[in-house]
Amino acid sequence: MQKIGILGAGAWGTALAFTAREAGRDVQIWALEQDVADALSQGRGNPAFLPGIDLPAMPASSDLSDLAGSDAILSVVPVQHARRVFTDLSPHVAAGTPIVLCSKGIEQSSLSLMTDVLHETIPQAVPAVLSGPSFAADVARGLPTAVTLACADQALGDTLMQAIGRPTFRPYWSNDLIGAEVGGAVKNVLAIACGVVEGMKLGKSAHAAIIARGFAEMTRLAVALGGQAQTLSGLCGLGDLVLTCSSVQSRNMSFGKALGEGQSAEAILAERNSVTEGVATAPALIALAEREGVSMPICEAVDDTLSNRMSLDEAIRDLLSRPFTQETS
Ligand SMILES: NC(=O)c1ccc[n+]([C@@H]2O[C@H](COP(=O)([O-])OP(=O)(O)OC[C@H]3O[C@@H](n4cnc5c(N)ncnc54)[C@H](O)[C@@H]3O)[C@@H](O)[C@H]2O)c1
Ligand SMILES: O=P(O)(O)OC[C@H](O)CO
Repeated sequence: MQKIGILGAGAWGTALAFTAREAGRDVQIWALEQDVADALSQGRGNPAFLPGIDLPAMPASSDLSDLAGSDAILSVVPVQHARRVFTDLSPHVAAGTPIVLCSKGIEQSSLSLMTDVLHETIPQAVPAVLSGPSFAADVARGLPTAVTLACADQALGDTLMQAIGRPTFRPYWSNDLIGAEVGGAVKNVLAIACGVVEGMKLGKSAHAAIIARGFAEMTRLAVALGGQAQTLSGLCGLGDLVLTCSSVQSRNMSFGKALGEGQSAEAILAERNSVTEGVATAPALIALAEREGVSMPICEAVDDTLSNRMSLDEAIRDLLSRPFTQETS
């Protein structure tokens, strides 16, 4: 497995391209924006989405057909745009090509996870999921990182791990794609809640409570959808929840913090060219949880406030008024 296609050249696609290149692979990047492709291929890094990080020149274009012949493709397109890009990419994907889904979220229009979107648009691909605690800037600087790499077939998992892993980028194989996807999608919504706690100065105890009770919400949903609870205890669940809820380096956490400090969602998003996946995923997550009969009160509080059904104060009051119950329920 030598030629790795990278679908999407935001911060994460760029960092993954860099680490795959450092692992000895030939990378080919697809960028939506021609100026991003030009900068990457001319060795000027990615000033639009990953500013301040020097990178070697990497082949990049805005032509999806340049990904034809890839031995595997890492998909790093924001979730709400993935269906359209996959549809356009499909004619260039050979049967049996692994597509590793590296985006984190749930599609609003269908309540689908990315594996379902992939199956509907590029059915000839073999799905895999890469998820876990990993800030793009850390990976692009070569700092140590570990992630979950989920796919059904362990031999393919081994091949993918050998292809993109290196001492400072350490994939761990799992056969649980659903668990890996749910962990990545839900942690973004919970990070918004943790940001609100920080912005409103509700204290570190409340912060820890959100992480632990949020972890219970994430696990319940994953199990309801057919995932394994054990997967959520790993890098793609608890690991990513801890990272994303710990640092305003996270777009989701910093978004929540700004909300808690009194800014409007619209104003915060208007200042960003980067994606804050938890905002679009929150309503899809709650609709999915309702469909599955899964209780997710913290995520629901985030959705209620983002949808302007409740103020932050009302959502917090509701959470604190819930009946006392046993911890494992
Ligand atoms: N940045 C990270 O640290 C990180 C780490 C792990 C996972 N992720 C996940 O990777 C995914 C991509 O995030 P990112 O941080 O690389 O993006 P980013 O915020 O750096 O950049 C935004 C991306 O959105 C793309 N985009 C905007 N409009 C589009 C459209 N209409 N069609 C297709 N693409 C469009 C841009 O081309 C750009 O690549 C997200 O799901 C995110 O959760 C990010
Ligand atoms: O900046 P965020 O909130 O999108 O988080 C980035 C990664 O998902 C952290 O693992």
